[in-house]
Amino acid sequence: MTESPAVRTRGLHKRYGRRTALAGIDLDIAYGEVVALLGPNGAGKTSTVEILEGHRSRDGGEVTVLGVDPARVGRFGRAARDWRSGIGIVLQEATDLGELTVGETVRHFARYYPAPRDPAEVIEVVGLTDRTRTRIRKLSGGQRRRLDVAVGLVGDPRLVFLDEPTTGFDPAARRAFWELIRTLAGAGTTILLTTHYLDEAEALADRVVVLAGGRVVADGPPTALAERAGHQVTVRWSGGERRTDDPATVIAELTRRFGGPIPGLTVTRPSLEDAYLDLIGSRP
Ligand SMILES: Nc1ncnc2c1ncn2[C@@H]1O[C@H](COP(=O)(O)OP(=O)(O)OP(=O)(O)O)[C@@H](O)[C@H]1O
Repeated sequence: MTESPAVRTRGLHKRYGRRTALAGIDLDIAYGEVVALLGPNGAGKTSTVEILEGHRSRDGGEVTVLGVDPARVGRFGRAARDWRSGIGIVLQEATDLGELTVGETVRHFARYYPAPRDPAEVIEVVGLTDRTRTRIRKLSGGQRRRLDVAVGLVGDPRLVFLDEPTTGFDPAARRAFWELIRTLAGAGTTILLTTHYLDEAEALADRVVVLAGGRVVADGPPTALAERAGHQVTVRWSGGERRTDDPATVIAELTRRFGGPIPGLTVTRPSLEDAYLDLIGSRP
């Protein structure tokens, strides 16, 4: 028998008063997949993720997460505890027990889980071993986010939700964080991340799901989505640019025009960002 997916929704609906926030979301996430949920402000990302986490009710449709309907699992009792222990939630700036140290914090959260990972090992995975005895209020923003991830991982979840994990990071911290996510993915953890950064989705995700206006407007590997922007490449040089299906001819023409090397020449394929802007632009 094949295992059901880690996440499955069919026709997921959510309304706030008269406003429809989710107008029928179908989403599958297989075990081991890393999926990025993208979309402009108000597209429905947070609503979707919070329904999957069991933190928000829905108005229609089917949902299973780790084989269980989050709306039926309840808050207390063994079934709820078992289900929750399979899920790691990494919220923005969630972990703020300022006077505790990194080690104390991770050990504190470990006690909530039936079969936690070794806190010291989790601290090592997120690269905070040399900060184990540091108080949280003395950590940098990037180190705090790593601690948030450690808290999300200490229960040894099969599925991790990451909400805009690198917002506010400097470029080096982002790269380091991406490496951490790749390590988790490499170990088989299923990950759903929301992000506003296209390069982040491209760097980390096996699949990108784009929401706009409460619907899925695209779902596929980043490269496949980028190709939807068309096959034209952009040839740029100092003083101009042209989109073309035939860059060789354009470059030959420019070489003749400049009588030699073309200043500032670049040739770029359509990016995920081009496709994304196309998708959300055409469906405001
Ligand atoms: N608690 C709420 N009460 C009323 N309306 C809400 C509530 N939460 C969300 N909405 C509305 O539902 C729609 C979807 O919001 P949601 O927060 O899910 O979008 P999002 O994609 O996460 O946006 P962002 O990128 O800004 O975080 C928006 O129109 C929003 O205004």
